[in-house]
Amino acid sequence: MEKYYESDADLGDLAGKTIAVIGYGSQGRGQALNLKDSGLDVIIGIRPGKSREQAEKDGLSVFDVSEAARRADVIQILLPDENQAQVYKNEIMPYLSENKCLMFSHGFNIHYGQIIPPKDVDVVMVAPKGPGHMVRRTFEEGKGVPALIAIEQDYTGNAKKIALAYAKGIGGTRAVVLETSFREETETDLFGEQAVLCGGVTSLIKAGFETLVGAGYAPEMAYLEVLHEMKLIVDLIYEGGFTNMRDSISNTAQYGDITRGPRVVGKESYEAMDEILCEIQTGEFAKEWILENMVNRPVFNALTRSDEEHLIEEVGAEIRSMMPQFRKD
Ligand SMILES: NC(=O)C1=CN([C@@H]2O[C@H](COP(=O)(O)OP(=O)(O)OC[C@H]3O[C@@H](n4cnc5c(N)ncnc54)[C@H](O)[C@@H]3O)[C@@H](O)[C@H]2O)C=CC1
Ligand SMILES: CC(=O)[C@](C)(O)C(=O)O
Ligand SMILES: [Mg+2]
Ligand SMILES: [Mg+2]
Repeated sequence: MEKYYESDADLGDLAGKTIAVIGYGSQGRGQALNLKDSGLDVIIGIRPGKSREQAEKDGLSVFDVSEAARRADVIQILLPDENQAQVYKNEIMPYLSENKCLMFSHGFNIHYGQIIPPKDVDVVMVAPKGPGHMVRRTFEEGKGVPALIAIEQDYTGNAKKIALAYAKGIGGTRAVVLETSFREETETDLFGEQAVLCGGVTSLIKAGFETLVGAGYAPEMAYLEVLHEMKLIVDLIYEGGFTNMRDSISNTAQYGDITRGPRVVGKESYEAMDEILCEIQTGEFAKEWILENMVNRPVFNALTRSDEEHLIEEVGAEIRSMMPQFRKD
């Protein structure tokens, strides 16, 4: 697999080009501020609202989406996936003239055919493999979040250079940049966030918490055990894999880890993962998410509200308020 680092990318490939970051949320703010700090010409395309106010407060040049798209040579769409197709159609496509570059940080709308760009532009992806807030925080620490690049269309012959220069501008080449395809990024990202990183982890934590509390243990004990300490364990895995973590925990914990872990995440979980991946690959998940947004997200709202009201959130807020490191005074 091709790997790229700082020396493989040239910010000069974006010299004289205006980059419009459309959207100023988790990824938009992180990427735009990093690009600005990298000396690149970045503007923001955003509707009125809190994000726009934040972008103005951050000292960036802010425009309505259509004006930003008109001015830009590179248009990075960092809107919510579910909003991209409509904003693209009404406010970006009319200004997507020949030789411009359309960019994404997730392949959903291209891969599932919600956005079909004209043939005379470049279509690329630069996708940080991490939350937008961490894209900014690591950049400010002099480090970077790994990123993926993908080239869907290379009309100008410079698409990869532009993608690599952009990846460098947001700090990705400080870590590593790997090349993939829109399909592979889309399917692996959706699977990862659903089955492991977000869905899997929150469900595992909730199950552990409910088991302990249901058996009569104090919710505070359960919270510290299955949620608060999770970061400390995962940090060790992040730094050096399972081995590094196991070198740090007790032998008792390690024996429990390797013998009981597979009983918790066993055959049923593997079957569920296969089913979830299949729903992603067949487009079933994409269709469900698109339809959910067309009827104002009843399932999304109900399940989000239910978790917000979960005891673990109440207990967690109380415990975090007891710890100086979380106090914002
Ligand atoms: N959140 C993350 O850490 C990651 C996100 N991505 C991808 O990055 C893209 C952006 O995601 P996030 O940054 O999470 O989005 P977000 O929800 O944090 O921010 C979206 C931004 O778009 C603005 N916006 C929403 N609707 C708009 C409209 N109709 N017109 C103009 N502005 C509008 C919002 O005000 C906000 O500033 C998505 O494709 C996502 O899949 C990729 C990797 C990680
Ligand atoms: C942060 C990230 O990589 C996710 C989970 O894929 C996302 O926010 O879409
Ligand atoms: Mg992701
Ligand atoms: Mg994602």
